[in-house]
Amino acid sequence: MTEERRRAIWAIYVWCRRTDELVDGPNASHITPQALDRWERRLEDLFAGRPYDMLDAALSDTITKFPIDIQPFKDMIDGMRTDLKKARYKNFDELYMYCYYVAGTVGLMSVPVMGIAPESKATAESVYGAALALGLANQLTNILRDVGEDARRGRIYLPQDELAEAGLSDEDIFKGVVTEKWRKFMKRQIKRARMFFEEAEQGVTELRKESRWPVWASMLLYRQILDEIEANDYNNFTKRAYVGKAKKVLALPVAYGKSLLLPYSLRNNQT
Ligand SMILES: CC(C)=CCC/C(C)=C/CC/C(C)=C/CC/C(C)=C/[C@@H]1[C@@H](COP(=O)(O)OP(=O)(O)O)[C@]1(C)CC/C=C(\C)CC/C=C(\C)CCC=C(C)C
Ligand SMILES: Nc1ncnc2c1ncn2[C@@H]1O[C@H](COP(=O)(O)OP(=O)(O)OP(=O)(O)O)[C@@H](O)[C@H]1O
Ligand SMILES: [Mn+2]
Repeated sequence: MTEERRRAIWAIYVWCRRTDELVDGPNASHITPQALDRWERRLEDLFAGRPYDMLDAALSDTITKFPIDIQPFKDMIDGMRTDLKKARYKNFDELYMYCYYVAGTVGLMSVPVMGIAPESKATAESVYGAALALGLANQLTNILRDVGEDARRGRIYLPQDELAEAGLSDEDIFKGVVTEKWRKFMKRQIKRARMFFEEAEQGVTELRKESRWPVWASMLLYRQILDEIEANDYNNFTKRAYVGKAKKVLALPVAYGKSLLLPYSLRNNQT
């Protein structure tokens, strides 16, 4: 990425990380909805050019350089409000909405900075749709990676109806034993997460050339967490699936190669 875009993504990342740490970090246990309301007012101030501290100021500077809307940031805070009070998800529709708020929003924040390639023939909404899909794919992967960790905090981010269909209950999750039922359930969840990664792929080719490599790299790295869960024989209760350094390094040239692909909308097999 260009220096200016890199700094912009860092500013967005820092704001997202601080937002996530509010409900996920060391002092998460005594975060109240009022604290999130205060955080939202700080967001409105920094968007109005009145940043609270240096890190907020970085985002204030970023929004003067790129056409970034405040809505995805407000939506992420809403996602954190949900996270404070909701510990079960009835079905995939409910889980989808949660993933939109905490992670799909990151995609929407990032596209104005990445920029859409001038030569792209894709519609803006199709590129934003792909960014949304990447955020969803990342969050679904994150959920599958952290089943044990989240259960120990009393949270289950898996669709209750699909667990019941697979003959599984919350108790099975708290017990944390890998059974055939669990493997079958996890295969279905991993398949769906991969579907969202595939949906995002076309959109990455429509971004500005200099923005594609980091997005491909990020996608390939995160997506490999799913392979690691399979390699761990679906034991995401006591083993944290992660991509080892060697595989991460190997993903970089592969991502670079993908960043040279012609934008999907310019391929002659397009109807
Ligand atoms: C190049 C690139 C990927 C730029 C985006 C970087 C960025 C702004 C990331 C912010 C991520 C973040 C901290 C979000 C806060 C909420 C949260 C924690 C989301 C979860 C991320 C991973 O967190 P972690 O693994 O640390 O989880 P724990 O806190 O440890 O539980 C998420 C899983 C989602 C992150 C979502 C993305 C990175 C989406 C990126 C999408 C794009 C850059 C869109 C690209 C455009 C197209 C057209 C595909
Ligand atoms: N491509 C990515 N996009 C967004 N977040 C990512 C990506 N890759 C890793 N992360 C997040 O960054 C954090 C560090 O990732 P990493 O895989 O290095 O963690 P780890 O489990 O400690 O593995 P390692 O031992 O390789 O450091 C994790 O919370 C992970 O979810
Ligand atoms: Mn987190």
